[in-house]
Amino acid sequence: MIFSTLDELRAACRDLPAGDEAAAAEAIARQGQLTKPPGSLGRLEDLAIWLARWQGRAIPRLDRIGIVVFAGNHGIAARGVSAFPIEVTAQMVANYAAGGAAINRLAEAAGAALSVVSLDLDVPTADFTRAPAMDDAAFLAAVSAGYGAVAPDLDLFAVGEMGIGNTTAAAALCAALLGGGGSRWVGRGTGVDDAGLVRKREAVDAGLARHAGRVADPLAVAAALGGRELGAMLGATLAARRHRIPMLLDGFVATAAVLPLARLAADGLAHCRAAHVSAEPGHKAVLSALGLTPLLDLGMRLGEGTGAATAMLLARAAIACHAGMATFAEAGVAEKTV
Ligand SMILES: O=C(O)c1ccc[n+]([C@@H]2O[C@H](COP(=O)([O-])O)[C@@H](O)[C@H]2O)c1
Ligand SMILES: Cc1cc2nc[nH]c2cc1C
Repeated sequence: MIFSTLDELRAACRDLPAGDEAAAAEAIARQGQLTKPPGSLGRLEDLAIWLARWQGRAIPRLDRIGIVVFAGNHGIAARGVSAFPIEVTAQMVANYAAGGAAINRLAEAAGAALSVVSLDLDVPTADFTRAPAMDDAAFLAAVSAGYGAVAPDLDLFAVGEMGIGNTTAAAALCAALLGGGGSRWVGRGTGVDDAGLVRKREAVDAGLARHAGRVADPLAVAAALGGRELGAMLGATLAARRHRIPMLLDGFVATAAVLPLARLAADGLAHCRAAHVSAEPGHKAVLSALGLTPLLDLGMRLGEGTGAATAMLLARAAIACHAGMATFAEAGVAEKTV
């Protein structure tokens, strides 16, 4: 889908299908019949039921898992807010193509097909302390690219990102949409030193001051403070919902990117589970604001979809049990008596 106006995108964000409650109810019933004390597989049970709800299958399958990594460059990087130079974005895209990045290995381990979409890497967004990062047209092009990158028949999906400077953009988005200044939302990202951390906080605060007039509109905020890869992740998350594909959210940047969807529709992220909580401190805060409990807490802070890919292994564990275990009746095991 190509979005040509913010209003068109806003309408799509509010026109969302519900999950399949009949399939979820059947999955819940099946969980109760499997040879284990009820609830004893903990959140693996919830994962199986959630997959059933969004796939519309009482016994979900994981035959087609997709991960799309979006890459974008940021004008704000020129303010010394990252530990790495902006060239690393394109260099890492080449590394993805060559198969040498963490996400290549983790996607393979998860049995997921990986694709990478570069978004105008030669044209960084504007420095948001001076101008909107993107005009509406550039933002909508990124959202539309993300929407179009999602295969409609996936069983499970995740997005990842690569973009030097994007933890500053993500912090600015969180600050604008959830409140608190730069100090609440900035962290060390790729590993900036204390002076870098101060520059990040100042950049976020300057961006908030410059674009204060837009905070009432989550999409205008995403255009002014976000980035192309964040816009694309928003579009892809919206597409997944409209195709009813369950989705795992990755780290701080990926979660910040979908805040506008949560702001526009109360249940906008109902098809999502938080794969992990990143070591970037803002991630914990944004997950808590969204009421999401992460599946994993491994101290990861890489981005590029790696947390989501790792949690896909848990989805496989959940379905291995849900689809493959015997019921009490099948195994001739006596059920709970009291
Ligand atoms: O998503 C996260 O939790 C996360 C936390 C720290 C760093 N990153 C990755 O690091 C890059 C951004 O870091 P920085 O310091 O350049 O803003 C970008 O490519 C992200 O994928 C990602
Ligand atoms: C090397 C490197 C790899 C990354 N992957 C995601 N963000 C990244 C940032 C850097 C610097």
